[in-house]
Amino acid sequence: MGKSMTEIAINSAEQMQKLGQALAKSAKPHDLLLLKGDLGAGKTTMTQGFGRELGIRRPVKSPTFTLVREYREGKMPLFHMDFYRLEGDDLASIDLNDYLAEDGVVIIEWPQVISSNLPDEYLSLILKRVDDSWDSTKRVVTLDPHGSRASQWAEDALKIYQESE
Ligand SMILES: Nc1ncnc2c1ncn2[C@@H]1O[C@H](COP(=O)(O)OP(=O)(O)OP(=O)(O)O)[C@@H](O)[C@H]1O
Repeated sequence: MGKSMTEIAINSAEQMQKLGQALAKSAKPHDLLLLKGDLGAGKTTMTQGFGRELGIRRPVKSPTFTLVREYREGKMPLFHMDFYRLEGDDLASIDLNDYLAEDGVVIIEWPQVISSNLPDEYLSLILKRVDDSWDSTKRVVTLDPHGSRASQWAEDALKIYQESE
């Protein structure tokens, strides 16, 4: 684990949403959040908390079949992407930089396919189940910031999350 990485224990879906809320509270325009983790780890659940905090009333759904869902009705735009089914051709059709240039936040689930095309600043989150039983609600989230803005974002979000507990 790198020096700037932080691990946080999450015990329920509600706590995962709270972490999403804390990340939204401390987010700034042009921030990029990458969510890594197996199926059912809680990536969409976290994004739902994030969207709710921005004031987005529509339920945030997984954009697996659309690649990008845009929510422009909140405090700032949210661009929610899911690259799970991404093929090479689709990748060319999405210009991440266009989205990052907008005054909003970009959240990407399954970002591994674009790992060689990432900007300098982004916050990566790794969500893991920590119990073998299929119905366990325990997760560990590792915050792995890249760049000084992302480090500040992670620090602010953790503080807000801890105060909310
Ligand atoms: N601690 C937890 N954090 C997040 N989700 C949890 C937790 N405990 C239970 N769950 C449940 O696990 C499921 C997680 O599904 P979710 O769609 O958020 O995962 P995902 O990582 O986005 O998966 P996928 O890659 O398939 O979209 C939800 O039904 C949620 O209620």
